[in-house]
Amino acid sequence: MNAPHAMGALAARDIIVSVDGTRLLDGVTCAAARGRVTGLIGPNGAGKSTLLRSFLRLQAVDSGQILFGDRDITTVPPHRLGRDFAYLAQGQTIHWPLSVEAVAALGRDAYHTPFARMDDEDQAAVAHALSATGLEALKARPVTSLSGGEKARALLARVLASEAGVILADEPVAALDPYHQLAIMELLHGLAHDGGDNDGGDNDGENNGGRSVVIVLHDLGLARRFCDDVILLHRGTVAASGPAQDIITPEHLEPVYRVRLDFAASGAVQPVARLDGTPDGQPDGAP
Ligand SMILES: Nc1ncnc2c1ncn2[C@@H]1O[C@H](COP(=O)(O)OP(=O)(O)OP(=O)(O)O)[C@@H](O)[C@H]1O
Repeated sequence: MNAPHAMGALAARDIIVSVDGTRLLDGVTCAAARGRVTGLIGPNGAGKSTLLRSFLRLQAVDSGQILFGDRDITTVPPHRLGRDFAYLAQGQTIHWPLSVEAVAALGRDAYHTPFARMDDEDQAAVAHALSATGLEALKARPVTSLSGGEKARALLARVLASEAGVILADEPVAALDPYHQLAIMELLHGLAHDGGDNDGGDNDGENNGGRSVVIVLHDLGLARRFCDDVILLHRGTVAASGPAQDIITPEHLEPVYRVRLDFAASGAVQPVARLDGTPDGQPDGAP
């Protein structure tokens, strides 16, 4: 396992997570720095969502430590976590016919007592989130009437409206068309690099002005293009971590994903053949 190249705003130290006797994370040490986009990559079942949920204290950790700045995350009061962390869960959905604007406004909940009216700052944050996700024209529509990609952007608007210093997004572009994939990745990249200090700054990590953005991605081309750092998970362990250009290479990725990859000059990374002896696109055992 590589040592984390930079301990930053958010870090895991040797964490072990087991559920019902199955070890999901087995001694994971990694970090996500402020002002950088950290891509969390790895095959299905590698433990990416489990790690994200561990960062958020949504997943119980058997041993090891999650650090937020220099504090053990278990010592950070829940109301601080609510403000400082924004989480976009994988495949999240909303079953109530709330308007798109109301969904974005949920991102402001951590700033208020229940049922309090939104103030000017809240309204501005919601308006900005709707504009950044291209949803202004749809803001009055019930989310239940939106397409899958529009719904995914509405959920992302909630995350943006929160103005949290740490954004953890689990496959935020999985349902999006190519235009919106690029738009959202550019937006998340911008939040990391120019995102400002919105978290009060009393207990966070390196204060270099941006947010910590951690994104679970299956598109290795997007990871190559938009991530500053990458954590490659494999079977609950860190197979490699470091600057994206050092990790998104055939040497690191092909054995873990079990595919031959084509690295195009455009930045695209495409699987071209499986490495288990079966030609790409043919069923197992085909001649
Ligand atoms: N409650 C549970 N009991 C047993 N195994 C579990 C439980 N929850 C998750 N797992 C297993 O833990 C492993 C890691 O799951 P996780 O969702 O973190 O993977 P992932 O890397 O996010 O995968 P994907 O890319 O498919 O979303 C998987 O094999 C999953 O089946």
